Amino acid sequence: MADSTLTSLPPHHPQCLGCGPDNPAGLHLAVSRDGDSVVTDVTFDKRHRGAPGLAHGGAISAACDDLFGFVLYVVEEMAVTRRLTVDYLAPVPLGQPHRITAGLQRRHGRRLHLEATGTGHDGITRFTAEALFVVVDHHHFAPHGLEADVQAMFTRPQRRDRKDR
Ligand SMILES: CCCCCCCCCCCCCC(=O)SCCNC(=O)CCNC(=O)[C@H](O)C(C)(C)COP(=O)(O)OP(=O)(O)OC[C@H]1O[C@@H](n2cnc3c(N)ncnc32)[C@H](O)[C@@H]1OP(=O)(O)O
Repeated sequence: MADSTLTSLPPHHPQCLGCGPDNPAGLHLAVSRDGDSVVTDVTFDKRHRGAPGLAHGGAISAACDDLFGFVLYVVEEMAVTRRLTVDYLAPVPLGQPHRITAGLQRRHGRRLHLEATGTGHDGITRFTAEALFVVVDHHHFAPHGLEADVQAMFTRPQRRDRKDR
């Protein structure tokens, strides 16, 4: 991603399915902040195949869900997906970069309503997504993960240059 106005954001954690650099089965999303929006350029490959030559809908959904998880750096609160809806507007070919942009559409109490759009470098929007995230605190994660990993998610900087990782 070459855009000079973008600020790189750190992955949720190294093994995250969407953005973790150490997850061999992951999408390895590199995400940046652009004002109140977050963006990633994803290129689905043969590991994400659905129909021949095309990305699996679940992989597309995972990319959107994880990118929504980066809007939390903008909101500066922890939240989890309660509902996720994807509109698959056109087949997504493997090997072609698509830029997904996501942001907060509105907030009511603990409910965050989020929206995303996925557009190929050819200018064709091939999918959009909407999600309801619900704000939670660290007690949501504490019974399931290592205490240190959970704490790290809550204490890491909201912004960080990729070169600092
Ligand atoms: C700080 C920055 C950190 C960045 C790092 C991020 C790391 C994260 C990684 C991200 C990775 C990617 C992301 C992932 O993969 S997240 C992983 C996948 N998601 C989950 O595992 C979540 C599982 N679900 C739950 O744990 C609970 O259901 C939650 C916690 C979500 C809510 O259970 P809880 O018992 O607490 O709350 P509630 O049921 O009383 O409801 C709460 C509010 O929501 C309203 N409501 C409920 N349903 C609906 C509905 N259908 N339409 C409209 N509204 C609805 C409801 O009226 C209420 O509103 P209000 O009365 O309060 O106004």
